[in-house]
Amino acid sequence: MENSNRPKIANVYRGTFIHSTQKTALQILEDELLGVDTDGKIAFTGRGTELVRLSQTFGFSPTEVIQLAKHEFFMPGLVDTHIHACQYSYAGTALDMPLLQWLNTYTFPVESHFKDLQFAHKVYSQVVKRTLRNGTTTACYFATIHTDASLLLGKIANDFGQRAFVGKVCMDRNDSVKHYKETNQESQEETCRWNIRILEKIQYPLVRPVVTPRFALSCTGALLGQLGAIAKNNNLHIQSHISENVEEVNLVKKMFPDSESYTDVYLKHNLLTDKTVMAHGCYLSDEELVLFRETGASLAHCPNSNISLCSGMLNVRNVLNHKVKLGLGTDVAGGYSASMLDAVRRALDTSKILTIQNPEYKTLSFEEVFRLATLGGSQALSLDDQTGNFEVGKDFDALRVNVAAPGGPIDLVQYSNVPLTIYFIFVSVASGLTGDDRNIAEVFVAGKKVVPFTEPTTE
Ligand SMILES: Nc1nc2[nH]cnc2c(=O)[nH]1
Ligand SMILES: [Zn+2]
Repeated sequence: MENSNRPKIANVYRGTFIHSTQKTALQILEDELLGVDTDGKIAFTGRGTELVRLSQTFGFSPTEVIQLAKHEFFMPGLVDTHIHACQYSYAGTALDMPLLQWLNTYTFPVESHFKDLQFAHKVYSQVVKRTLRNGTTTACYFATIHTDASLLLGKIANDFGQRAFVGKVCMDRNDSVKHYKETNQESQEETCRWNIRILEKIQYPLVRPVVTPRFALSCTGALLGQLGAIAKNNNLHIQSHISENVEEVNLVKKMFPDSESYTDVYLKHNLLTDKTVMAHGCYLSDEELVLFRETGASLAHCPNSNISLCSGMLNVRNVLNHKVKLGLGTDVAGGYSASMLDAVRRALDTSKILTIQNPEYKTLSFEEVFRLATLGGSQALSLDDQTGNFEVGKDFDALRVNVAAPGGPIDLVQYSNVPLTIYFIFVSVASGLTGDDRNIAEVFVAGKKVVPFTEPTTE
């Protein structure tokens, strides 16, 4: 390779790497080398035994290689495809009502406070820091209807180094909380102002705007159409909610009598594209899943929220069989946990409950859910050319996991008759179920170490 074309290597890591590919739900690479260039991209991967050759080809010194300990491994960063940053302020409380009553009683009153930029700054700093510590390297956020507070969320995600989609919420229908809605014109104008301001911020390279109609019940058909046009004209991502709860689905039918289904409401308004991610989808019919597949739109499976609000259970196997792109989401605060490891566990639990109800239902494996939380999420957000696994050319978004973190939640038990490597792999994989943020020693986004935090941080 010519020196002039050679990427400049910033860091080389050696040890165990675990990730998913299109073909393999969980690939475990032992004694692997991975080089990250100065742009934060994966420049090469190879076997540990190829160290000398790779060091000559890529121009680094073998003595600079960072060696993982035997109880450590790298995995791709977790992708949260659906989280309400503003609702972090009451996460873990107020889960005693079904969706529509919950929105009116708790959610809209809380969200209306985000007009106050000081309050917004506090909550948004907390949620970005917490999710980063939990290993979320990419988050797809709902903010509130307030443009300036939503911009602040973009700035905070950028400052802490998290890859983020940020949506200023649009809603021109809401009779429950005074002042917590916009006129149709305000919603359109503010969405445009929001998109332009975020896109102008070239100093926010990791943050992108996402057009965010809250859900069909919060928007007039006119607003849905206008937002569809804004997304189309500017080639933007779109996020919303769909078919989460039976009462909601019935109301949508009543409110949009000309549409054949909930999915058709969004389709008719140009809101179903290959850059759309819709949360939930518990009650989608097979015909609707076909529309998702045909348009390239994706689903965010949010199992904690679906259970906590008694909304429903997504039949993930059916979604996968329809080849619809699928990621996992925490859906804070409908979901009480801001950890994607919790989303992994709840996705498995939901799948097992479906099997209990119907033994013919093929339970999801841990490996499949691991893929949904990483590569699947990046596909759902149409970011899989940039992140999601350890393929050369992608950004190095990664978690350095220490299975034996001192004071952590995992007690390592050594069985003498099991070879160490097999045992290690078992514990590594199992740590997805028993581990927590204490096991996440370091977090990298685009090659940069973002956890532990480097700057002194204010709460
Ligand atoms: N879970 C959830 N569903 C919604 N549908 C519309 N808004 C919301 C929300 O904030 N959370
Ligand atoms: Zn939601």
